[in-house]
Amino acid sequence: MKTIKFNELEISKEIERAISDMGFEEATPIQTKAIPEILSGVDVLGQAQTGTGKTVAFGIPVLERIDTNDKSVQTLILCPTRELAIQVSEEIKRLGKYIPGLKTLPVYGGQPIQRQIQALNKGVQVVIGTPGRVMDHMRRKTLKLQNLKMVVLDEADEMLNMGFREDIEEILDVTPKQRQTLLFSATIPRAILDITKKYQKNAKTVKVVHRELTVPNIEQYYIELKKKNKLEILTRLIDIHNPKLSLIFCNTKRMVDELVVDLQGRGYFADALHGDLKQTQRDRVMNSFRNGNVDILVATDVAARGIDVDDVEMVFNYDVPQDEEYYVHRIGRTGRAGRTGRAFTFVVGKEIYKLKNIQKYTKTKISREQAPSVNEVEEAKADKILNEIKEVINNEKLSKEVNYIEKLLDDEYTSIDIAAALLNLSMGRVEEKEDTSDMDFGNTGAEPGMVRLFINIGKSQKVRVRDILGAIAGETGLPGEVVGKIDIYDKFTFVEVPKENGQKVLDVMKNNKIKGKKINIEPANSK
Ligand SMILES: Nc1ncnc2c1ncn2[C@@H]1O[C@H](COP(=O)(O)OP(=O)(O)OP(=O)(O)O)[C@@H](O)[C@H]1O
Ligand SMILES: [Mg+2]
Repeated sequence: MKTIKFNELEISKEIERAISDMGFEEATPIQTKAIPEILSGVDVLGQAQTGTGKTVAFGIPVLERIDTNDKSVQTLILCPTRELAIQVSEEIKRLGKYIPGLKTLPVYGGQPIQRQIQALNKGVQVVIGTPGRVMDHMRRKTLKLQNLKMVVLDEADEMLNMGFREDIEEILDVTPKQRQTLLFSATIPRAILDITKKYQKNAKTVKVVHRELTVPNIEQYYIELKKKNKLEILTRLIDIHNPKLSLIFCNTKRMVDELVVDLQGRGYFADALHGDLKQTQRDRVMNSFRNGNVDILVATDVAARGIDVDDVEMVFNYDVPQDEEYYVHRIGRTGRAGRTGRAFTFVVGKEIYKLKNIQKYTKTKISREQAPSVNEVEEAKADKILNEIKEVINNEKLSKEVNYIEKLLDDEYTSIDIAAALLNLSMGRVEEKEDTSDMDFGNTGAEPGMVRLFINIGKSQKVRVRDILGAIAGETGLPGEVVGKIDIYDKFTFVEVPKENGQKVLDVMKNNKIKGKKINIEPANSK
């Protein structure tokens, strides 16, 4: 489809300037089609693939219609999850940053309501919220919607799936009849058409049509495996592909928690996102993931919709999603805004039938892949080092090193022998470096001044907490209370010790035998 430049659209100078700050030049197809329609005032049902800029497609016209002299709420944007409400609110803020007097506010559960009420009282024109919290404000009369000009339902189908139908209808019922109503999603199931009929006026469907529901720049694979091998295969894939960020979806909160513990136990930098966590914890995890402090996010479907994090290079379906639509949204967390991505789905036994249904629904090919072997992991590691070697050869002065090597050559070794031995050493050293690094352990979530040392204990081993702490105290000579605390999360995962004692404790714990059981200790950021 032919796209256009933003300056060919009828948009204000302030927004144009913000868009150029955001680095966008061409409008995406959904933006090219939807923006003029929405600006003309009609109701729109918008569908386009994941990561193709639907937020800006409704964000620009929303802002164009705000009268900043009027301090009442003029647009309400509803999103299914808290994280998405925050993200959409940020994007709207970026778009509106040069509009004087514009006030926007995200409202969602888990955040102190009083703070939101204060902000609302000061006058806000665009509210971005989850249905539950918006209802709450409506009942308290802290959110008044009688001057509303526009309502946007982002991920409308998901809000229906989540049982928000009644809330949404109640909200729409109190808004002025002449409002403009917009619905957006990458998937539009039949149930949406009811809402459309009831709450939109002659809705114009704006679709960017493709045969496939998923974007072509995501390579899609599935691997058939036994359930008990999932963790091992997952870590091999991560080691081989070495993604900047990856997102792993499980079907239950429990599985998410278990997998995070297992990954952390193996020294990966993983954290969990699901609905049972406190909001402060959810915010902390999302922020760590966005800034790369946590590079593996393990989540339930709360993270499947709309979430936009730049460097997500891989998505794993640790469990096959229950629903075909979820597959589309889950894998759509990668390959956004034209980037490339990879998606792997783990398939156990009869789940292969579910996968066939997903393929039929998405009209894409999901290629079968063999589970990678240990050899492949090693090869990937060697490749990485060989590439680094090439870089060094091309970019560094090596005359000193050449002198040393020549000495060995005189001793009748060939240069191939020497290179192979060096590779062997450096592959070994990679492991060593990964195991100890320096004292910067990364510290997901450790208290200030503390470091976390992860403990790998086989499931069948029965090691008691106080045995571990006692043994550490005995071996290091540190008083018991100074050693720190051990955290149990399903099973033992880590001890948290004061930073200054970290190295000492680590040295003792490595290969230490506690009550005859060998316990493996790994620092948190090894990978
Ligand atoms: N015109 C553009 N040019 C380049 N990047 C863009 C453009 N418009 C939006 N983006 C960026 O593309 C990314 C994806 O946009 P967005 O989150 O709106 O996708 P979406 O279509 O809503 O996807 P999903 O269905 O997953 O919610 C964002 O990082 C956004 O900033
Ligand atoms: Mg979106």
